Amino acid sequence: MSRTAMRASEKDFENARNQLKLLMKDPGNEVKLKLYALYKQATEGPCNTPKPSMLDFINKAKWDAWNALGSLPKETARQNYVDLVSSLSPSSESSSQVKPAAANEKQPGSENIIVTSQDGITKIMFNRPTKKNAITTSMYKEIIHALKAASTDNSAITVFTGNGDYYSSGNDLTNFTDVPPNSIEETAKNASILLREFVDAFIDFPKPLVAVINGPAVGIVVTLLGLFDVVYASDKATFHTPFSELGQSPEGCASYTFPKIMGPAKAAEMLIFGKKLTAGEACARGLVTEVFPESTFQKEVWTRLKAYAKLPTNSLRISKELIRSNEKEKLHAVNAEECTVLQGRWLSEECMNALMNFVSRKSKL
Ligand SMILES: CCCC/C=C/CC(=O)SCCNC(=O)CCNC(=O)[C@H](O)C(C)(C)COP(=O)(O)OP(=O)(O)OC[C@H]1O[C@@H](n2cnc3c(N)ncnc32)[C@H](O)[C@@H]1OP(=O)(O)O
Repeated sequence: MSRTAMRASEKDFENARNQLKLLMKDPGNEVKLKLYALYKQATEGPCNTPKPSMLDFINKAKWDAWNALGSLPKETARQNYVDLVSSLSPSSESSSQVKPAAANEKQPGSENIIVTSQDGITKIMFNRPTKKNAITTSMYKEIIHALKAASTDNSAITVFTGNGDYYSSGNDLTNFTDVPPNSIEETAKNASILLREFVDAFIDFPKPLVAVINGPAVGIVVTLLGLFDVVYASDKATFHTPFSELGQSPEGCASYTFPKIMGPAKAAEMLIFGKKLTAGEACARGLVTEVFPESTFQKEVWTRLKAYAKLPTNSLRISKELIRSNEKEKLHAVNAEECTVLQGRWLSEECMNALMNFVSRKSKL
């Protein structure tokens, strides 16, 4: 996709550098490394300096961060740098300015979520294919940010999809396993707060929300589908919510939306017993709008979405509002309740055992 708008100028870049010096709060090492990498990429282009030795920790971390940007164009790096600095400044938090959708505009902070805008469509793509697009804590935050931006950009519809063979394997289970023993309770509390904010962003999203399910979907990315307006799936997609196996419980408002969509018995089979559905089964249950053969999936779906995105934008919004608004209050209450229950589940022995199993399988213990 080619960038059509919102290109940061040299002046914006210079301003961002100055703004950074005025930051009151240390943004932390992870962000500082991203800023370093984007700055180098924007000013010098792709990393071509020799890799520092393993023992030169700081320079090695900086080199890794820069090198990870690959062949990202200088202009995109400059824009991402400006966006990242702006997201760190307190004044940007309260900004309600309408921002035009920009092609290839990436969310600040990582390449794990790629946001692009073209042809009236803002596309939010899970981009962690080697980990089956599992969602890390920072990715949840980036998605919240991306949804907020998409809600006021000039695109007509917003689409989620995945890069690689998976749509997404759901929550990154190491969000809970890489935690020191004395901060488990705090981690569970923070995760519950984050989850609530994350799901709220979907409940409140004002434009048509479409999922393009390119492969298997697990956990939270399945439950959220009840909050999407249209779901297109490749015939190689599957839908799996193994909450009981994980000692957990449903989220994403599925405890309310799934029984409404497919009836309580079919919902129970998925949400309580973790039955994995094929795309065809999910379509028969009303969770998926339409299934396409894998060979023509991308072409057919994007052609259709581009045509839909040409429809009058305000009309699209207003129709969505009419369909969804009566439910909003209920959905927020369900979300709050699910997050509270889940917080307790994360501290349960059943959940801890399930997470240990995942970790030991990974390390082949
Ligand atoms: C803070 C908000 C919390 C919201 C809570 C949400 C609840 C959920 O979303 S529950 C669902 C959680 N997801 C899972 O249980 C899936 C776990 N993963 C798997 O079962 C398998 O990895 C798979 C069936 C998705 C794929 O199996 P396959 O054999 O094809 O590939 P792998 O070799 O297992 O995976 C490749 C690579 O990716 C890592 N990975 C995959 N999924 C996850 C994940 N969800 N969390 C963390 N890591 C994941 C996997 O460990 C492999 O990594 P390595 O190459 O480093 O071993």
